[in-house]
Amino acid sequence: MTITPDFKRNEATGLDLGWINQIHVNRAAADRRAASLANRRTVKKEYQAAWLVKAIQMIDLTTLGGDDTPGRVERLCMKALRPLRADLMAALGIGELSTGAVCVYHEMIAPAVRVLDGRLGVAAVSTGFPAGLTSMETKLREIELSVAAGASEIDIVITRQHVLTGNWQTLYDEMLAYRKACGAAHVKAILATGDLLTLENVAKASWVCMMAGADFIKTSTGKEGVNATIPVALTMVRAIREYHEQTGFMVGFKPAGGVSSAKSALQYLTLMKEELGNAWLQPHLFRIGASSLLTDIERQLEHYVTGHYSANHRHAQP
Ligand SMILES: O=C[C@H](O)COP(=O)(O)O
Repeated sequence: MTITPDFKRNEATGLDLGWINQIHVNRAAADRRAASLANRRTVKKEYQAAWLVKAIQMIDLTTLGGDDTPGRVERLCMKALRPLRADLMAALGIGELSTGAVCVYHEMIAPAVRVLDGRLGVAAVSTGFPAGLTSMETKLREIELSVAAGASEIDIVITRQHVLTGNWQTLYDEMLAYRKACGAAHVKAILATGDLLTLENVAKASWVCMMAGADFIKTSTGKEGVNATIPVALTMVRAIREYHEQTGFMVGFKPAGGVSSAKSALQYLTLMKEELGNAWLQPHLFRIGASSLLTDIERQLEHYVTGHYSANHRHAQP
């Protein structure tokens, strides 16, 4: 990932159990705030195209299927490098554009690295994704192998039982070990929030992962019953804001799973801007993990440029 020169990567700041134990989330207030975002026009029409182009730059263009092939991943990478058709780029006056990164399974790192050739980062899901229930030894080795294969970002999954049983020390130790195994590669901690039962657990897991050095906290694998939602995102970005106020470190946020419409992408952008400010509207601090979002954004931009919609099949799917 491209990092601004003065960007200081998050470091482990130590587990503060006193802080974790006093965390409380007002569910009703979070729901009200989420509804206010959903019910209003997020961006005025004239800025929408610019915001949609910005959203493209934040996408971790993802394929995580058991039927992935090198050919599909190569097409995905070509799309990540040229996410918009040339005529739309010209009409919008855009010179260069790419997504934030691509996101694949370990076995697909090599074809992705081959196509991207250093022009864009490869994120690999890891640590027994999506359930995270392989041995710790296996999980650490998986990270090392993915980094060696050329992944510059590692999306780990936390062990949900540590949250569900309130075992914060073990979650902290696990995250710390993952961060260490990643070395220079940046680590995104997938909380799998749909498995965590309460927003309080989401907030506590966010804090523990940040205290253990996570570069990003990410909502979901895309494989849980419930994936990214606005109340969960609000809870996580507020934890990021407070962590920044306390430590000075800027941790990134990645909603993932089920974010497939331009409208929902705009809601996440608005949430980031309003809760964290413009500094977070950059690919090194905000990503959207999505497999089909780009298709809808391209459709909306075509409508903006031409005044009409084309069928989905006209927009290349990776
Ligand atoms: O991390 C990314 C997700 O797995 C993508 O989920 P999606 O296929 O619902 O967009």
